[in-house]
Amino acid sequence: MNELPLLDQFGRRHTNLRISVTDRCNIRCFYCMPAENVRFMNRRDLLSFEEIEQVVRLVVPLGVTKIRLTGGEPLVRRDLSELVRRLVAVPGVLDLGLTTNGILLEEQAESLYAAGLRRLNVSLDALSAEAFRLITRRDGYERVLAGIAAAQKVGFAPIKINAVAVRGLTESEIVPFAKFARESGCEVRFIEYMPLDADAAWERGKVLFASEIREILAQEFMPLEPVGEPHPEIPASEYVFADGVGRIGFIPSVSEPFCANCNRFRITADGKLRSCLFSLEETDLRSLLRGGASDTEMTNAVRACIHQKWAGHHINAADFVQPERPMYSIGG
Ligand SMILES: Nc1nc2c(ncn2[C@@H]2O[C@H](COP(=O)(O)OP(=O)(O)OP(=O)(O)O)[C@@H](O)[C@H]2O)c(=O)[nH]1
Ligand SMILES: C[S@@+](CC[C@H](N)C(=O)[O-])C[C@H]1O[C@@H](n2cnc3c(N)ncnc32)[C@H](O)[C@@H]1O
Ligand code: SF4
Ligand code: SF4
Repeated sequence: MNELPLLDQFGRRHTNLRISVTDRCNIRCFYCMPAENVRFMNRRDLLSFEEIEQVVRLVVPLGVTKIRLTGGEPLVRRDLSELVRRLVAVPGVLDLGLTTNGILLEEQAESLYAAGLRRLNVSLDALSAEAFRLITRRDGYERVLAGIAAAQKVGFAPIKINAVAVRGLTESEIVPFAKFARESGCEVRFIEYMPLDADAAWERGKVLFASEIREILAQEFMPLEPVGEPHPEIPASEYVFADGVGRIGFIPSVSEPFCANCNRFRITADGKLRSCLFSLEETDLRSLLRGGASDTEMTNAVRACIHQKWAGHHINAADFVQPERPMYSIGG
């Protein structure tokens, strides 16, 4: 790092950039996308791979070391491996990860690995084809399982499974996921449902809290023990079953927000910088990139965006306003 770090007004240092590569997706999870009539971004509005690399080369000297590719579904973006190849080659990028729904993973695991990707998070909320269809409004459960198996075979490590937990819907998945974690060697992370759905149907009553899941596991399966020291900047708290087999994580975004230690910011597929998942304002980096702004001008815009970041989300407050962009359009 050869410049001042990216600090916000509360002194939080921003080292983790999440890049959305598309808003398109091949499934329709109810907590993220509308069921139909989705209006996707115009292709010419998407940042090109060259532009994404330019953004990464701009922020690495400001202390960014960790990058995650997301979407929409990142694997529907053509030649994603090419982007991976470009980004792992940027000096200073110490950690590149990808979050995917896994539908296209079986076909792409090998080329992604060959391009230099190692860390993979696969989203899967249920362990039966019927429940998968209910949540995603599409078929594809077997393809996700095949994708996870292919990724393991190729050598990806770690592979984490992201399961959004929804009250009244996914309680019955908790114990099967515990068994899956033990048998597959993948860490399963239960994520609290956040108000980022396109239908604005989120209610607090639909959030299945991390503490409740821990309790269900302890009573119906086996108690959990914390793993290692907590890392405040990592949202997931990690546990292992009492017999030492099977890792489980919890991402309690609603009940125990981790905003005080947030080190993340995002760029949408159409090049808008967002200091928080729940931001109501964005910085139009694409216009600067395409308008021929100097590096200094762009760096100043990034710094200004981060500086004004708020202390944390307001999900639990009366003044909460859901952002206009749903999760698929922000980049999860
Ligand atoms: N509140 C909040 N939740 C987030 C944020 N980033 C990710 N999440 C939630 O955490 C879940 C897991 O995120 P992933 O994309 O798998 O990545 P990660 O856990 O940040 O990645 P690693 O720590 O590198 O494994 C997402 O599905 C979101 O629900 C964030 O900035 N704020
Ligand atoms: C938006 S998706 C993008 C990447 C990819 N399509 C996938 O599903 O992994 C990233 C993550 O956000 C999570 N997510 C989406 N909507 C959410 C919500 N309303 N609350 C909590 N997590 C959500 C998904 O479960 C997924 O793990
Ligand atoms: S969570 Fe991921 S897979 Fe599901 S609809 Fe959103 S972008 Fe697609
Ligand atoms: S909600 Fe905003 S401030 Fe809180 S952890 Fe997520 S991105 Fe950071």
